[in-house]
Amino acid sequence: MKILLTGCSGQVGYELERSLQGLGQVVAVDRSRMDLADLDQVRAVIREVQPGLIVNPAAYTAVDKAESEPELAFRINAEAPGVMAEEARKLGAALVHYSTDYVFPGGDPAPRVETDATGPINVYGASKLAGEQAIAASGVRHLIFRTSWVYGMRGKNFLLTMLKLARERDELRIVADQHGAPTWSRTIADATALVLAKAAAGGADGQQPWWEQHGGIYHLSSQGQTTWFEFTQAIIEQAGIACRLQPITSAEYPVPARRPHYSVLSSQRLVQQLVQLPHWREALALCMR
Ligand SMILES: NC(=O)C1=CN([C@@H]2O[C@H](COP(=O)(O)OP(=O)(O)OC[C@H]3O[C@@H](n4cnc5c(N)ncnc54)[C@H](OP(=O)(O)O)[C@@H]3O)[C@@H](O)[C@H]2O)C=CC1
Ligand SMILES: Cc1cn([C@H]2C[C@H](O)[C@@H](COP(=O)(O)OP(=O)(O)O[C@H]3O[C@@H](C)C(=O)[C@@H](O)[C@H]3O)O2)c(=O)[nH]c1=O
Repeated sequence: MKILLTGCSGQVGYELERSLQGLGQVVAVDRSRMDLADLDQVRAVIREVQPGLIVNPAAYTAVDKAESEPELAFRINAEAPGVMAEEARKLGAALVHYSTDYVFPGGDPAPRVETDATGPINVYGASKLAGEQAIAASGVRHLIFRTSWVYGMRGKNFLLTMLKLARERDELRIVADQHGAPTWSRTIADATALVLAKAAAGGADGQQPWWEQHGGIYHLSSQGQTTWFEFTQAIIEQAGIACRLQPITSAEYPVPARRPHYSVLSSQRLVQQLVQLPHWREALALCMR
């Protein structure tokens, strides 16, 4: 099977290029080959590659910047996945896509399940929700993995930002009133590959029964929950850096985009049906090792 992988220079895309190898011929494209802001180019590349599966971790992920570039964020996060879905359906291909805990408003402090009401409070979250909806409306066979607080040892992420700042400064002020689950990019890629291996094994003739049974939205986050403050404590402790940390409120850290106060995802549907997921502390230790 030919797999078209987008965003291969991103955190999750980089890991997916490795994790997907056993499943077929991976055609990995970055922005230079397929710019998601150019919908004609997205269409043309899919028609040229003729994949049996599209895996789309590419996204507009600059949460604060999205507030002043809503049109671009929606083109990349909503319209482009919609085009991918439409093209995949025409080819009889399946689509794997990624979304975010920021589709939830984050008021009620209970882990969110897939069927809970969404209600994004920033442009990025709204654009990602619109992407989910475009895919579902297309009728393509699909999996949408909502994940959260992604980090890894490459790319732009909270872990690397904190390691850098903690080495440069004596004290860091970190918000302690936002709750979520940090998730290693490799956990997401490996879980995706395991699920797709099950999909490939699941259908005698081309997986239709498997996708009918298992397709749709899954939450895919590390187990457990924490705050950005506590996550930073764990990071600098693992790294052996001596830096004072001061817990602050979101109001004390003014930024353009509002963030949910509570966006912990319950991944029980995925864990019960398809694949195990580590606790965030366990994954962080492995990643930093
Ligand atoms: N990062 C996080 O904390 C979270 C991410 N997610 C979701 O998970 C998925 C993967 O995220 P992650 O790997 O962390 O994101 P990254 O920001 O690390 O990577 C995003 C990728 O998308 C590419 N990209 C951005 N704009 C375009 C464009 N116009 N055309 C083509 N490619 C483009 C980037 O390319 P380039 O390098 O050229 O910019 C990069 O390769 C996304 O769907 C994201 O919304 C969900 C929850 C948390
Ligand atoms: C750098 C820094 C940030 N913060 C705060 C700001 C913010 O509230 C919180 C998180 O910071 P960031 O801006 O790095 O994280 P943010 O961009 O909000 O991360 C989100 O990205 C998107 C793509 C997602 O989908 C989400 O799941 C989530 O991972 O930490 C501090 O309190 N102190 C600091 O020194």
